[in-house]
Amino acid sequence: MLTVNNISKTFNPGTITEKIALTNVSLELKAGDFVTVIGGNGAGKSTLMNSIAGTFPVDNGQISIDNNDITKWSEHKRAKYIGRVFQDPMMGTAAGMMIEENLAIASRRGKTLSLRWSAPKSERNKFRELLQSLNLGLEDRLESKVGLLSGGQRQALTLLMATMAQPKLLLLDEHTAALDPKTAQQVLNITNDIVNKRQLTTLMITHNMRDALRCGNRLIMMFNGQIIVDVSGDDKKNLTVNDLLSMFEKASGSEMANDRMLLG
Ligand SMILES: Nc1ncnc2c1ncn2[C@@H]1O[C@H](COP(=O)(O)OP(=O)(O)OP(=O)(O)O)[C@@H](O)[C@H]1O
Repeated sequence: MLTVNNISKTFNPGTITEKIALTNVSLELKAGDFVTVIGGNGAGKSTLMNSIAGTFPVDNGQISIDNNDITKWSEHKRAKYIGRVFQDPMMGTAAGMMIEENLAIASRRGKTLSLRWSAPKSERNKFRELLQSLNLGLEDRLESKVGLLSGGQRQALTLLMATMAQPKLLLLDEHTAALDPKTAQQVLNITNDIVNKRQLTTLMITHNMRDALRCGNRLIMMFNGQIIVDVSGDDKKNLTVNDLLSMFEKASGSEMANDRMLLG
């Protein structure tokens, strides 16, 4: 499904701020894989995700989705295949627009709505049904402005919007990190529900090791711009946080020094 073949990325090459962020990273995802990504600060997690989404070009290597080489595609073109949710609940939705307008835009994949747009009844019913599945009471607030929603409600809505048109790949970049612990768990449960029900191929960065263990069928750990651990299936199911810590120490030759991860 997704093939990342030997990609590297160095920021500001040849300057004093040069930073090697990814070194020859390869990764193959099968359709329906739900992969959690963990690693310390600056390990290269977001750079890997940004490279796949096309936020910037990679220095070498190829990226393909369903055997289409997308390495040279713009971010905009890749968005047809990729749904994405960021850490910031303010991104991904339009605050000044109503819930139903946001959903209508998502269901049309970015095409603009006419000024006098209003949702046909059938579409409204579909939106109501979708919102009901979140279990946050949003189905009765179709005409509320999104800016009035809580961070958790907004992330759940963003998730719904990012997955509405059945993307080939879903990228979640610490999408629960800015939420309080209870809301974060609620949004994570919704994530699990949507991904599992719809069999979405998903990459999810998290700093919370327990969440990384609880979600998905596969886990990768990054360090110094490389993937140092890759576990799946029963091997992943049986892992504990302590196992992860010792795997990190063994593979990286250093101790885990990321408070956010340890405390998560
Ligand atoms: N746009 C950029 N310009 C310059 N350096 C960058 C840029 N983006 C990332 N980096 C650097 O590349 C390295 C990898 O960063 P990246 O954001 O991928 O790490 P991460 O694993 O997501 O870390 P964190 O958990 O702290 O978000 C870091 O040293 C970072 O400072």
